[in-house]
Amino acid sequence: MKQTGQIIRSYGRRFIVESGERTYDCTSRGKRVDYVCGDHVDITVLNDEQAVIEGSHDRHSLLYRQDDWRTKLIAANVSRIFFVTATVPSPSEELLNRCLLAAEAADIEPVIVVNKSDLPETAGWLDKLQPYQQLGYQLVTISAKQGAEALRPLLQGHTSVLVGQSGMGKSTITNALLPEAAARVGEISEALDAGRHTTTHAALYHLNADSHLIDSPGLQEFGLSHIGATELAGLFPEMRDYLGHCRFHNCTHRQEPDCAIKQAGQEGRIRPLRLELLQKLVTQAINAK
Ligand SMILES: Nc1nc2c(ncn2[C@@H]2O[C@H](COP(=O)(O)OP(=O)(O)OP(=O)(O)O)[C@@H](O)[C@H]2O)c(=O)[nH]1
Ligand SMILES: [Zn+2]
Repeated sequence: MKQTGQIIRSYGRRFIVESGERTYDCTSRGKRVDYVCGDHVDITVLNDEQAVIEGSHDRHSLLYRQDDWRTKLIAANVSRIFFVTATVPSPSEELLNRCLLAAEAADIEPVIVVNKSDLPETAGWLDKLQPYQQLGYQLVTISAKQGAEALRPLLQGHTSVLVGQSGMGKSTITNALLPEAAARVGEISEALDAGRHTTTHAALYHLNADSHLIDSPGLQEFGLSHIGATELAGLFPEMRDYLGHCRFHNCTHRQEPDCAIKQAGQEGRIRPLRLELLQKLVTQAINAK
């Protein structure tokens, strides 16, 4: 029997697909495994518990990371990315920047979540993040241990994904937001993880009829090899006004004379940290060719 459904868990080559009131344990037809949580798929139902994924529907969006060796899909069909950060464990500002760039490239609105606001070190981290608010990115401060209600209005009407380093509190946020019925699903998947506390697979939960949340495994790196050298500068909101104003139309914003972006950097209109990241990524993208 053929049906459509949505992937709500992905465990490497195994997927849980929700179709109507039921969920099915699925493998994919052939060798194809490039499916991800959030994908809408066609399935052939084998019995009450099992089905085979035949193919996926066009995605509205796809968030993924890519290094020189492989592509890692994070979530499909999301309209918001919540980058979860906290002062413990030690946060990486570069990872935040890379995630913001990936969000811009995928045309998905990012929101920065500063979790663990109960920890005294949070004030210093918030100071460091202020420039990102000035760039126009939304920032919300919460203590998920006490609750995550401040996120609810931002989640309403969206399919959202939580990304961030391991231990920043993504799962704690998910549990704080879930209605009781959905939280029980979380317990089942925890049992599948054989008691491990860290999230090993992405999981989609329904907050209400119009709002859905994907919790994803913690990441330490965010490869951006999928973004071409010429596309990079346009992903930095503060650089967009200068595009097309360099002396050379194919300026890489590194060594060239009369570079409008470097000029803006010298005049303090672009932060050194962001300009250096652009230059590093452009160099990597050119060398990878
Ligand atoms: N102090 C404090 N600790 C928190 C808060 N939120 C979460 N934690 C703790 O941070 C640790 C990691 O939380 P998780 O929710 O498992 O983090 P995660 O981001 O899902 O981690 P991974 O699954 O490894 O990606 C746990 O010990 C939580 O209890 C908070 O608001 N304040
Ligand atoms: Zn330039």
